[in-house]
Amino acid sequence: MTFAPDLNERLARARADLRMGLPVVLEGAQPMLAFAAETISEQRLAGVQAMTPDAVIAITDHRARVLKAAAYDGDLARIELPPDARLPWVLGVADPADDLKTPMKGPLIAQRGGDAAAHRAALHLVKSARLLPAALLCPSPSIGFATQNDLTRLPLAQVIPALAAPNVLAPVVSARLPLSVSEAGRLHVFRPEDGGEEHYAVEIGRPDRDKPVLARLHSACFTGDVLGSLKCDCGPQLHGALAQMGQEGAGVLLYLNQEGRGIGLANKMRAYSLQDQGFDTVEANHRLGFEDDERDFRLGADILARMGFSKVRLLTNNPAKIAMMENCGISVTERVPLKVGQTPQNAGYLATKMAKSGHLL
Ligand SMILES: Nc1nc2c(ncn2[C@@H]2O[C@H](COP(=O)(O)OP(=O)(O)OP(=O)(O)O)[C@@H](O)[C@H]2O)c(=O)[nH]1
Ligand SMILES: [Zn+2]
Repeated sequence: MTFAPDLNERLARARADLRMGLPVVLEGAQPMLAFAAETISEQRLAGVQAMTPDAVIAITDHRARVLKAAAYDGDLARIELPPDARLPWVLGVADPADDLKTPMKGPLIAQRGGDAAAHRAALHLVKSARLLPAALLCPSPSIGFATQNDLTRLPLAQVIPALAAPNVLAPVVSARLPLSVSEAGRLHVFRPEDGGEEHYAVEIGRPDRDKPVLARLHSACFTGDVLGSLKCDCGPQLHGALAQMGQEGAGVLLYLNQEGRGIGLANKMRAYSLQDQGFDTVEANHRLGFEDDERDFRLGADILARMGFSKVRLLTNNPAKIAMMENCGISVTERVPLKVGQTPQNAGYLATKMAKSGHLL
């Protein structure tokens, strides 16, 4: 029996380290230190520059396009860190907040050739820590550096496959929860093995497992669900779906903690700030360096299967959700449209959903 952390446990530690500004060590042919660009401190940045002239910032192809840097590696670009660069320069590469106000002093020099595997793994890691997708990397100065500095070590080749693997969920507890839409409510809590956020299922009534169940896969939206934001339709969709389940006497609503289509609340607020500069939802995500949608719907299919459901009548306007459910072995026998909560403030958001994300209305 070993008490040492396994790969998933190391990844959970790595996410916490990166959020605090600590580097992790990616162990490949050449061990590399990787920091999140968003959280590295002035002192540690100076330490990197004193140690090596070979530091780079890895950014995604989406962010590279905005900064007019060449993404020679296809999905990412490795930008050389100038020797005199200070923290605001690093943050300016990572964060689009001031792109329009202070266009970058370029040109940014992108590295070509060589191996980008550590850079790619670092980007996957910072994204999974819900940080801006930008990482500062440099070669680790010596063998034993990780141990001497008490840093989390990760086997490079296994990082991306482990992050891409389906997240194993375990049911933790379920209890009766009478709701205004139905007194026969029950809340189930599921905990992922990777140390990430828990997800919930609200079961209304006692749906027959042999028949298609009225189901909604709802992604967390703190601003819409809790605060009543007018910028999206999430709150009315959440309450509309529960109300319909209450009326029919049966249903299941999954509340997936994938805030901001999987980019986290801080990044969603960065996107909102860009939207106030005139960019739409998708453009804002790209300027930040994210894909349009970073959610993993396998979670939803897994929870449904664990609860004994294999067929759903899915409340959604998003055809991608239907395709994803079918791919994960949940049969969608009917799409139940969910058209609620239009406001003058979210008209643009809904129009972008239809034009760019294929939403039906
Ligand atoms: N990144 C980003 N996320 C947003 C924005 N507005 C809302 N969201 C998030 O988008 C998600 C909305 O998810 P859903 O309600 O499942 O919406 P959907 O994929 O459009 O599909 P249906 O509602 O089922 O039709 C939530 O996680 C919100 O936090 C935005 O402008 N940018
Ligand atoms: Zn919302």
